[in-house]
Amino acid sequence: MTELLAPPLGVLLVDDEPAWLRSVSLTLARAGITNTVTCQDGRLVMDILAKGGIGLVLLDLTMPHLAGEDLLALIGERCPEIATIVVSGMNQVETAVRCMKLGAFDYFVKTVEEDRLVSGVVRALRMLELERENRAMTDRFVSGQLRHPKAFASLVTGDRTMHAIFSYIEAVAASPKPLLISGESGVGKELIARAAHGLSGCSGPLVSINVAGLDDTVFADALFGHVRGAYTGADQTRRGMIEEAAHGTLFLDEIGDLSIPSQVKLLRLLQEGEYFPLGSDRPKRLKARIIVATHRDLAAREASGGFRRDLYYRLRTHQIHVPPLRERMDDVPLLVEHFLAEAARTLGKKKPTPPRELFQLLATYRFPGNVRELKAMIFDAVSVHRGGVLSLDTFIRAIGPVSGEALNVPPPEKSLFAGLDRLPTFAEAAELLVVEAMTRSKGNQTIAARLLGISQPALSKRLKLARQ
Ligand SMILES: Nc1ncnc2c1ncn2[C@@H]1O[C@H](COP(=O)(O)OP(=O)(O)OP(=O)(O)O)[C@@H](O)[C@H]1O
Repeated sequence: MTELLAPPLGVLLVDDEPAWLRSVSLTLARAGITNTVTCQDGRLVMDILAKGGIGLVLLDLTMPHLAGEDLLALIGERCPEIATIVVSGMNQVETAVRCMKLGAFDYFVKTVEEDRLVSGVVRALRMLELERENRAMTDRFVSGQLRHPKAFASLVTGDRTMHAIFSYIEAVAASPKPLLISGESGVGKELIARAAHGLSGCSGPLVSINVAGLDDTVFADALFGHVRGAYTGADQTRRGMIEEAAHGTLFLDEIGDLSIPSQVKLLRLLQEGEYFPLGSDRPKRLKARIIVATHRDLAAREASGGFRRDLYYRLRTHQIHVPPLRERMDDVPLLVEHFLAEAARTLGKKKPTPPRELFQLLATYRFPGNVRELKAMIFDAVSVHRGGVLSLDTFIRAIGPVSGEALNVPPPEKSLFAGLDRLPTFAEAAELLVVEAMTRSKGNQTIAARLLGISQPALSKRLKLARQ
């Protein structure tokens, strides 16, 4: 399958022989490369290139007015981002070497087979596509600015890693290749897939399917559709999701849970760009961009044989990993404000004021369910809220009994007692723990008590005793 660039770069064919121009245009068009422009006069080439849109020039060497080699040098000097393939009537090694030294991307003699010329053109276009993508990404990273911040409006974050992800998505949004989004459950992978779809410039819809637990037949039926009579009970023709997503995006969620037989089908679809609806022998073309997401470590699944290597490498052409919420805790206050407003709007209530202790409490939590868990906590708290300052109780209940695992406190690098000359007594250790918990909770007894795994009255009693 010839994968075209989106939007495709133009190819300029330069030769004084109209018959050659016609024949090469047709050959390229048959291979799906239709964005060609022809020129019979070498003197006009630089003006055409100055107008933009051309990525590749196919240049004849022997032309009147301006020699091909001079033109090749001129293109290299003034338009270094444009690739030139020389197509010459002369089969001379010295000429080929001279042209390559002048910067030609490739050199063909005119008698070359059509297939080889087409592969040369496709190779050059792919290289240009990669360069263009790389340049766009570098520009975006260097400037640190998003060109389309509105596309990410539903994602609330002030985190640098998240902003780098947004830049990357902008850079690869128009690519026809798959995008793999990984990250724990609830980090916002689906929102990111929607943003990527919004930026792709595709006119079609985003069609989502969760493929976890689908047996192979159901997967094939859902994606490829079927014709009437394909199997018992198939009394209507059904369009598959690939067709529904035509000119848009097909989003396959939980791809790490796809069965091996379904992985084979997906791989074939990506390799061939075609599929057969169940019961049909007429192939249909894949016209949708594929985005996949998983909360699993796909590299580890591939290494353990649970995921096909060839499919994994195809899917991860573009890839991003969304960090868990506990690695971007500065986002918590922003998200709390956002969800408080959203919950109040949805529930028809006045937006409650969060107590100061709420942020201290949340800062001690690891959020195994990530943003989804925080959102649910806030919606629950706002639902039971009766006015004034929001109560901490629903949050304390949601977080549940704390264990060392759930607390968002960095583990000690070495032994706790490494710096001490002697081991403290129980009473001394208890006192040290109380002081440490009060420091970490910034003096809040409710949170300190949770950190210590005791009740707040028990802590209060210890503090009183310590003061005596
Ligand atoms: N940065 C964010 N800003 C606002 N809302 C967010 C953000 N991240 C996630 N959410 C919300 O959290 C919930 C979970 O997000 P989403 O479904 O995109 O996560 P996911 O990573 O795809 O989860 P899963 O792996 O379980 O499918 C959604 O309600 C989403 O709107």
